Amino acid sequence: MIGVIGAGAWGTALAQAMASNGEDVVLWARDPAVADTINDSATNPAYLPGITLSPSVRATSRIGDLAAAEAWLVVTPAQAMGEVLRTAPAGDQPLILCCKGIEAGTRRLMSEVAPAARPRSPIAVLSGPTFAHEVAAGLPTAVTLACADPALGERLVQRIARPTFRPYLSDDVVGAEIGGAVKNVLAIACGVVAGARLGENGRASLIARGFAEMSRFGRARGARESTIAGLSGLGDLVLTCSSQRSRNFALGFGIGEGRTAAELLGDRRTVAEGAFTAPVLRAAADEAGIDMPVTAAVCDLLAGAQAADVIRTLLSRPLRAEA
Ligand SMILES: NC(=O)C1=CN([C@@H]2O[C@H](COP(=O)(O)OP(=O)(O)OC[C@H]3O[C@@H](n4cnc5c(N)ncnc54)[C@H](O)[C@@H]3O)[C@@H](O)[C@H]2O)C=CC1
Ligand SMILES: O=C(CO)COP(=O)(O)O
Repeated sequence: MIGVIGAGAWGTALAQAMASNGEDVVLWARDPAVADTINDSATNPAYLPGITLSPSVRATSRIGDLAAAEAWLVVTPAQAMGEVLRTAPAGDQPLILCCKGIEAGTRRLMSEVAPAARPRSPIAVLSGPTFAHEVAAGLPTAVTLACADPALGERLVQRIARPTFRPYLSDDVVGAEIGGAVKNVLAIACGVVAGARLGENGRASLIARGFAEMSRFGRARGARESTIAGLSGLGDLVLTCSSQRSRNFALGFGIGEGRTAAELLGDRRTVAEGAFTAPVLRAAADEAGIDMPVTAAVCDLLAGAQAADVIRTLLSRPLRAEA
């Protein structure tokens, strides 16, 4: 049995993917009403509408019910992960961390938050270009599964692979995490360009310059270039910077159209992780002397600056060498 912690879009989609071969899955929802709806109707209309869930997915709002699962996929919003893990039942199950973000305040990656909350559990990170509704629908998807322990990583890859869900093993945990966290911030920027009707050239340029930022930050934290250029970095960056399906891109799109971040975030039921990651990423980059102008621009927009002013500032920076 596999446990899934968090019954939002991604947790529900992963539960469905894991259950696609008849595997028993226990899916923890914070809200008892969400767990009841899943068990009563085999759907999660609040977070993953249009998908009928496998009968082997059982939802619960009692986190203690996860005790019997042999591994847990952790799929809460990044800012809530530490708090949720601290309430989970004792044990040493491996944790596969699927949330994408950096903890505000502490500036820790999820791979640093989880062991502090749950020291006996080994960890792995699952990240890549994975829109939840596509995974839930069984469309082909490849992800990075990063684990510092190669034997455990190999075991987990075998355990979670499904015919249309293909994990690639890596030992670069930090690299996998940085790609997933940073691309959410860059997707907001690309959404702004699209919302402000600034054209496809601008969006492609932002993806490339954003990738340069992701690479600089990754290098400073010890990530491998090949990880940043792989599924969890460039792969996810391209996905989320290209589609209104991305919540982060959609947030940026609204800002580009002239709405304020506060208004757009106030309306949200679902998480746009980039809004939480941007300020902490900027602070970490500033402290380390890493140039991240796109990230800084996203922070200014989230703080209420006018899109036109922020874009003008970005474009009027001194000309410089590309690499
Ligand atoms: N939706 C997607 O396509 C993908 C999402 N992710 C990542 O997975 C994580 C979860 O995202 P989604 O499932 O899409 O989010 P979502 O917005 O669909 O759902 C969030 C879930 O977290 C719960 N929640 C909110 N605050 C909480 C708290 N304080 N404690 C515990 N639970 C809380 C909500 O009740 C809801 O069930 C994020 O880090 C996201 O970046 C990663 C890959 C794909
Ligand atoms: O991480 C994702 C796809 O890989 C989902 O992106 P959004 O959170 O922007 O919807």
